[in-house]
Amino acid sequence: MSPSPSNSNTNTNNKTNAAVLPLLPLRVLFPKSANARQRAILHEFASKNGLLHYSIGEAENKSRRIVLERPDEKEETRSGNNTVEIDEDENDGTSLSEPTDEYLCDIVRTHFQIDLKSFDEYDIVEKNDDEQKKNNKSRQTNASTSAVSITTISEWTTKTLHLLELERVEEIAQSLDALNTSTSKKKGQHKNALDGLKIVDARGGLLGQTIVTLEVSKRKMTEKDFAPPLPTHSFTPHDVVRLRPSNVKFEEMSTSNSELPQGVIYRIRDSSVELALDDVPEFLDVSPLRLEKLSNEQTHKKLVLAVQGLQHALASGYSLGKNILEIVFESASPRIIHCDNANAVRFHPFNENLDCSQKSAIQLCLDCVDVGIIHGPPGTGKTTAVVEYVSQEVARGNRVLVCSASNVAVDNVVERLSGVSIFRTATVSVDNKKKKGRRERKKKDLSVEIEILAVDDQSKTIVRYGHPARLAPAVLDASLDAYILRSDDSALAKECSEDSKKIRTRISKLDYRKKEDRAERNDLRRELRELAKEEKKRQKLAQAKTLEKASVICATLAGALSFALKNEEFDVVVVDEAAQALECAVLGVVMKGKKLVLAGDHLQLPPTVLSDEAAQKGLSTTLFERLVRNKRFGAKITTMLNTQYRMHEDIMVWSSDAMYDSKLIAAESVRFRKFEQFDKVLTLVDTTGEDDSFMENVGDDDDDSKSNLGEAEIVMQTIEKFLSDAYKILPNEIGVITPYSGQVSLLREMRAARAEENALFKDIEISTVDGFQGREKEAIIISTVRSNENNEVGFLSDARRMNVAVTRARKHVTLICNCETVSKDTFLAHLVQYFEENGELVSSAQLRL
Ligand SMILES: Nc1ncnc2c1ncn2[C@@H]1O[C@H](COP(=O)(O)OP(=O)(O)OP(=O)(O)O)[C@@H](O)[C@H]1O
Repeated sequence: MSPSPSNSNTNTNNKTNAAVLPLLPLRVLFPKSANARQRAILHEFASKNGLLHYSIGEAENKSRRIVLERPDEKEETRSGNNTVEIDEDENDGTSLSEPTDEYLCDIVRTHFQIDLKSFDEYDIVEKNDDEQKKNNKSRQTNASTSAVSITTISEWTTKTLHLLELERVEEIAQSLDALNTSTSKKKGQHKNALDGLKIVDARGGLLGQTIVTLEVSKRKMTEKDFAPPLPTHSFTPHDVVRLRPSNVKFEEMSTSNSELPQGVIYRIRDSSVELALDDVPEFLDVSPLRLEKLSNEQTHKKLVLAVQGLQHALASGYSLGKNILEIVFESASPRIIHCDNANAVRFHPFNENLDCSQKSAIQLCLDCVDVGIIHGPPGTGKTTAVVEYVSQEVARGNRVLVCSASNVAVDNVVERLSGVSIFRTATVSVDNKKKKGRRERKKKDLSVEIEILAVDDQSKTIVRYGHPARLAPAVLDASLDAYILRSDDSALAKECSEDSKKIRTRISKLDYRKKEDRAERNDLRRELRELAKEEKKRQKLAQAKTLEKASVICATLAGALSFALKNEEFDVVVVDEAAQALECAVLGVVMKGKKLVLAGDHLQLPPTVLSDEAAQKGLSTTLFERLVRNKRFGAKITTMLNTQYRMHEDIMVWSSDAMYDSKLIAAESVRFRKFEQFDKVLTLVDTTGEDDSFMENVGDDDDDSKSNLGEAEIVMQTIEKFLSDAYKILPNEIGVITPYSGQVSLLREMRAARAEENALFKDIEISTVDGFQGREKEAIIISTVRSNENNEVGFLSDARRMNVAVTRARKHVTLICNCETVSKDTFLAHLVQYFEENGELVSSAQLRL
């Protein structure tokens, strides 16, 4: 983005000149000579006051400057009108000198009419040049800049409740949008609704749930054997949905809405969707059916309650997690066990393959009394470290809550924990002499030299809490429902339920006109009430006993905030993938434990926030990032894992240099991991100079619906090449990633068409970057989509997004882009340059030959 020309309102150096500027919208370009500290403070000030803030220009040639913007209240657009450009020579006539803090305060006061009294209110240390350069390299979004902002808990609570409300309104708006779409409009399709479906299968077996499979109903009998692909949609597994007949409008069904089957998406394939429902729907044979996404009010309510609970907890005398909150809001410092040989590893690992950085990270987390952090760049074995850490805590007799934002991540931990010996068989203590006094010592003395494994004789249990449809089949056995079903109390509850059924049948046969029948009915009803009470009691008991016995409870963050876990207390709360979790959700579970351990990577994608305004104002800023970047103690409580086990060194080096201060190393086992068929691990396909109309990205500016037909064709050609006899790459080894959902839809349609000729195409996975986070493939093809005359790159320039896309690959990356367009962004220019220097350069024209 280039600075807009200044208008007449540029004379800001005169303090008396308080001309009232047009109120909305307003865009102020601050002096280029403002230093890093001043820019950071302005970012933070803007974030706190609801102003848009970003930087423009190049850091290298010192033309970088910060821009603060008051958007149009109605439109929320960056209209760029009323631009005020503060020229350098207005800074007391000394063009090259840094502006004074007072001068910048004046600019803020004059133009935004908000009183920024002094820059000293902000505890931000000026970065030196080197650090600044690195920062520019590993550039973050505005949210990252606001991550340094520390407020009081009451300010934070007020702000967060407001942001959660914005998010709720946006979620409802999107879901209503789907519900109100007329069934005939645009072939009945909408992102949040799928129409024209029919039930092709209904089966039981998921802990009492019914799994219903829906496909697009075929119109012509002549159509091929397989079902047509589902139209474009935004459904993902675990969404809460409602099913209803298509040809009845929503408004007309209002009387029976509550009876429409609601359930959870169990699985989604290209041409089918599976739902988990409590019961078999009545309209099993009706077609067409419509599936609608519902907003998840429950989660919102839980988050609001959690946020409100925090303030209360801090105000009260004692509450679990208070020590952690005080650190988060900076009224206390984190405590770490002091040990003479602090760097030595003082635990006996269950996993003998841990590398040095993993062991150090685990040791530090064991030593941290309040908060510990494991920073795990892609493929560095973050979850491996989490699993070992949890096992170590359990071995010390501690009870652990393990959470993550997503079900997949929780299941991953459960599966891996189940393989650790302590959870399978009884384990013997390492040092019996010291075992007895361990608890006593721990209370009094934080400088214990050697940690001791104090292991009970009983085997430890892991309980996975969550809706069965949201759990991976491999962990169903560990689910709370499965434990309950296996328990004696549950068997008794079932007997009660069966007896009740018999009694109801008997009641229905009684003739209430007969006196003796009436008397019997009254007796039977009394019995029914007793049975219902007993059934409930048994169910509750079964649940309580299961939870009580559990050494580790695993749940999503939303699950952990559920009523069922309300009274559960833990020694440690561990949050995996914490850099993708909403800060308020993490702080909610903090109140359940004495200690918090976070694992994640703030240099990969942040949590998804639907409301742009809420995201802009800080809802997508994570606690993980806030703590890692804390200048006072962030480094003390954080260990970064530095050895990656996923990708060839050539893929890793770009990410390491761009994002991780060149600190990553490739494990020997993966360092030279490549396809022998390729000369190079990296390929750059440059579309610059191709037919503009074919290669231009199309789609709205303000969303992710962009697509690029030309690039999509190149993706198909590349897949064809990989699958050919010359390369013989398996389809499930190939992943296609693109930042835009519009391009995903286009690519999926093209894949379906190609699959008719070559069935291998069916198994090629195509997804957005967000959809691929946490996953990996042998070969990754990236379609960047952006190609336009204005050289606009949009949200492609978020360093974290490209970091995730590239680091999904183990052996090969093909990057398809218009080098001219994307190179206008400094960060992407480095990426292109890296591929040029270290990979094979192919022009799209060459590829067609
Ligand atoms: N010390 C180790 N020695 C050998 N292999 C390891 C080691 N640690 C992790 N791995 C392997 O590296 C891979 C990635 O591990 P893990 O899933 O724990 O990483 P992660 O950091 O959580 O991954 P992601 O980047 O997807 O979040 C796994 O295949 C794991 O077995």
